[in-house]
Amino acid sequence: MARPPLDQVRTIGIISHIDAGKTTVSERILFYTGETHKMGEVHDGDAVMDWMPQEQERGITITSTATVCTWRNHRLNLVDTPGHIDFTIEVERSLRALDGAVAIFSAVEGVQPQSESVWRQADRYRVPRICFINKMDRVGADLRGTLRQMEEKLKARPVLLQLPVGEETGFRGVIDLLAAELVAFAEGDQGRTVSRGPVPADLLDAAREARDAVAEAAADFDDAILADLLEDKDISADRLRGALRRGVLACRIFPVLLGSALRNKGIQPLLDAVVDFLPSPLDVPPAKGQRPGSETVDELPCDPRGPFCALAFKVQSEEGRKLTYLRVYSGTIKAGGAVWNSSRGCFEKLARLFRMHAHKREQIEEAAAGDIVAAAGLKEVLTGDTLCDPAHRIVLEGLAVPEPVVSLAVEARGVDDRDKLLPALEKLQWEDPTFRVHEDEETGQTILTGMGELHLEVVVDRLQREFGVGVKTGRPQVVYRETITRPVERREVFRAEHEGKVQGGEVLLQLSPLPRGAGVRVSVPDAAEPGIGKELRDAAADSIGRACSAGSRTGYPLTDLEVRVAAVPVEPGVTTEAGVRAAAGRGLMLAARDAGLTLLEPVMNLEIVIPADYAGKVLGSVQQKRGRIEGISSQGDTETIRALVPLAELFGYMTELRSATKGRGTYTMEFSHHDRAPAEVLRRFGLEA
Ligand SMILES: Nc1nc2c(ncn2[C@@H]2O[C@H](COP(=O)(O)OP(=O)(O)OP(=O)(O)O)[C@@H](O)[C@H]2O)c(=O)[nH]1
Repeated sequence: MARPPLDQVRTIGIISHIDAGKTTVSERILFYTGETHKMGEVHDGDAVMDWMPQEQERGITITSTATVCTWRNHRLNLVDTPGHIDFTIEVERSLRALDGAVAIFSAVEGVQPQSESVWRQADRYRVPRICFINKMDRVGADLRGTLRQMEEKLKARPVLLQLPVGEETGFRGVIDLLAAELVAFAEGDQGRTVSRGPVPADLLDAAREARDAVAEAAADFDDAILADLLEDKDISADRLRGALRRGVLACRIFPVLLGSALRNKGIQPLLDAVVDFLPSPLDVPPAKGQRPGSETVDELPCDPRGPFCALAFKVQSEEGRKLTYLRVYSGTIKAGGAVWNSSRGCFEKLARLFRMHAHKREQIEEAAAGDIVAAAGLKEVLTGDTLCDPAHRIVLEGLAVPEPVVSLAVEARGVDDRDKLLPALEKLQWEDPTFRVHEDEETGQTILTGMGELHLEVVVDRLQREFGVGVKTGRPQVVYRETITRPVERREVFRAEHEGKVQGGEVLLQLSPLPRGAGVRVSVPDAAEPGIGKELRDAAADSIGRACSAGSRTGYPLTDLEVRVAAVPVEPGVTTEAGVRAAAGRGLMLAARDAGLTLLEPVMNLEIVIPADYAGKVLGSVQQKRGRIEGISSQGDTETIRALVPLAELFGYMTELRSATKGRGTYTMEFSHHDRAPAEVLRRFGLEA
């Protein structure tokens, strides 16, 4: 397929709560656009987008896969994103690469906790969205309730573009309010045939009223429409679409479409809406980046003739090599071309370029601004890196990577496994910046850290399946943080004799506590010591940064403190960079111990949805877990409990909740903040309680 003009490109993702139907919708999109010839069903475990074996078994989407398809002469780059909070970085990096999104809600469950948090992420990146209310065929489908929840929970303004025809299992089609037509989907040919006809007489009034509401929303973005409305004039569908599109691009309104992906209803109008309302690469603000070593922020308009610049939004390991998904923001690059990796500071080669289909790839000769492509041949690249023209070096704004909160010790099963373990873990880290590996200095164990139990479970599963590495695992543990509770000052002198010569360094450190969530701030004032070079200052700051990551006493990283290097006295002939490093690192460790060292534990935002009968029991158990109830709301016979609960109390909670509610309760959790760890944890680490 020749490259379409940029205004005919849509790069979109599908976001939703787990099980709302994202995979089923994606499958139908690929089918109706002619990308696949067989419809996959999630419940058969053969969906095309969910290609990883464990995804097929679990029936959930773990990694995002980019695929391309065509609708009404527009190229749709479709990026599948996961719905589980443990894979939030996948959502984050996908949103970073996207121009627009389709948010799917289940008409039965409405706006679920996960949809809320993904919605907020999309708000943060200002991603224009249209909404698809799926599962309209299910008993209990509640369109009005879902719309109300969008307003209340998401603080969004939905604009309903369709009315349902038939209810629940009788759901047959929709009224297209803009065109004022009935849209029906054939039962016989997997919904391929869509027919349009007049609105049935019994729905005429409702359709007219609903169309007026659409026109009123459009009028907010078009004064001429407003004037015509006041004069009661008819407004064409095209004019309404144009005005609504402006509202969508400004993230002020969210058109809502209806359907049942499983029953093959509503997908083609959804594709029309993607083309009609979601932005092309020309409609979104230019990418922003910084020139290395300068504070200036450059803007890169989407222009194939501009300097080359792309974001590596996903690095995937494939048979031991890297396959890198790129969003090209500016310029054009040919396969075989060299680029500058400005995040790593090295040249890289884009040996081969591919346009990715769900499970086949098409080799292409070049990639240009607005494209989503995959590249082979990059060696140093990691997720989130910027690749650019060496003559126009720039670093794009990075991804917000959350700190890991759970750790798991792993040990190779056999001798063979031992040799393969670390290389396999390294490859898994290319893909996932929220997954980290380190060695416990005391026990020599390999420790994995990540965003939740399921996150690490999937990593261990992949180690075994994809890399053939058998491992034994310990129990998941909370990743604590060290922090200080009072200010302290410490002078640290380091001396060592090397080949008969005394060398060393000296620093004066001032530590003070910072508020929760502030992180570590290291300052080395210029005036610390007149005449000390940049090298010594950088050495001190770098060494303090490392010492904070290593922790002072428990091995957990230090956080929420300010470290001021008040002086770096220089003794000519003695002071060396290595000496200053040693003094700063050791000084920091010892100073923190004198500063009322304590531990913080991660506290999670927990949202539990249960049948009302079980509310008392579940509330009681949350309180026993040192949980703080933040709110309870009920809808029908379902209760939603929101609480703040320390992560340490939540291991295995899935099993507990299921057995307490006869399998009917569900929950999601997300990191909220760090708080003081309880006395018994402090005592366990030999700290003052
Ligand atoms: N009745 C009905 N069931 C549906 C519909 N769409 C999807 N389902 C079913 O709902 C379940 C979840 O669908 P998925 O497509 O896997 O949902 P998902 O959002 O991709 O889930 P994750 O990949 O786990 O995030 C599957 O069993 C589907 O068959 C629908 O329109 N109606």
